[in-house]
Amino acid sequence: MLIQAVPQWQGARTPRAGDLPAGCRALSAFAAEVLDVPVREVPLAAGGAPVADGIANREALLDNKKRHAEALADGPVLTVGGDCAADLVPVAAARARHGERFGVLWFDAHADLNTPASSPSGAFHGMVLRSLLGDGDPAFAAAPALEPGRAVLVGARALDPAERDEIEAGRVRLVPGEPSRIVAEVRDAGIERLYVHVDLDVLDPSEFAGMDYPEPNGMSVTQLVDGLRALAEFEVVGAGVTECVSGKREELAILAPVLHTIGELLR
Ligand SMILES: NC(=[NH2+])NCCC[C@H](N)C(=O)O
Repeated sequence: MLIQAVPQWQGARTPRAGDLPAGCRALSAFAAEVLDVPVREVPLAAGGAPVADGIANREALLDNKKRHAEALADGPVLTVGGDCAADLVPVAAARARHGERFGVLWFDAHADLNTPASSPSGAFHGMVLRSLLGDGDPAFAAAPALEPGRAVLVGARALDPAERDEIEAGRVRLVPGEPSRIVAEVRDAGIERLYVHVDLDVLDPSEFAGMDYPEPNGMSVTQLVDGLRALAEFEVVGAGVTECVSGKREELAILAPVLHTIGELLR
C-alpha cells in the first residue's frame, strides 16, 4: 500500500484554497505514520490559470490531470488531496480497469455534480463526480464513464438544483450516513468493486477544523468510521481523502481512526 499526495488547489475557489497544498502534505505525512506506509507526491505545477470554458484554472487542471495519470501507482493506493478533484484520475483509472460493476462511494457534504454550465462557482471540485459520469467538459470526462446508479453519495447536504436533478433521474444515489443504509444501497446498485472518496467536509465542522469548505449538520468522526467499516464486505480497490487545509498535527489527530479504517479496507 502506498499514499499518493496530490497537492492540487486549482479545483477550489474558497477562501482557504491556498492552504490545500500544505494541508495535503501534512495529512499525507500523518497518514503515513498512522498506516506505516510510504508517501509519493505527484509532481504538480504550482500556478493557476484563467477561467476558460466555465472552469477556473482550466489549463492548470488539465496539466495536473496529465501529470497525475503519468505518476499513477499500481496496487492499493490512498490518494490524499488537495481539492476533491484529486480523485478524478484514480477513479477514472479504476473504472477502466474494473469494468461496469465498479462503483464509487462519495462521502461529501456536496454532490460535485455540476457541469461548467450549471456551476454556481466555476470551481472544478464541484464538477468531479459529474465528470466521472462522462458529462461536462470532454477534456475531463471519464471514458469509460461510471455506470448510471453506481455512484453513491453519502452525507451530502448542500446540493445545487442541477445536482438534485441528477439524483432524481437516478444516475446518482443519495443515502444518509447510517451503515445499514449504505450497505443496502451498494448491494442494490450491483456494485462489486468500489472506490471510497472522502471529502472531509462530510464531517461536521465542529468535529474537524481543517476542512476547506465547511457545511453545518455533518457526520461525526464515529459515524464516518462506522460507515466506512460497513464497507468491509465489499472489495475496496482504492480510496481518497480530500480537502484538508490544516497543517496542525493536533487538528489532524482527530482523523486517525478514519485513516486507520480506510487502511484496513485497502489491505
Ligand atoms: N467538493 C467540494 N468541496 N465541492 C464544493 C462544491 C460547491 C458548489 N456546489 C459548487 O459547485 O461550487
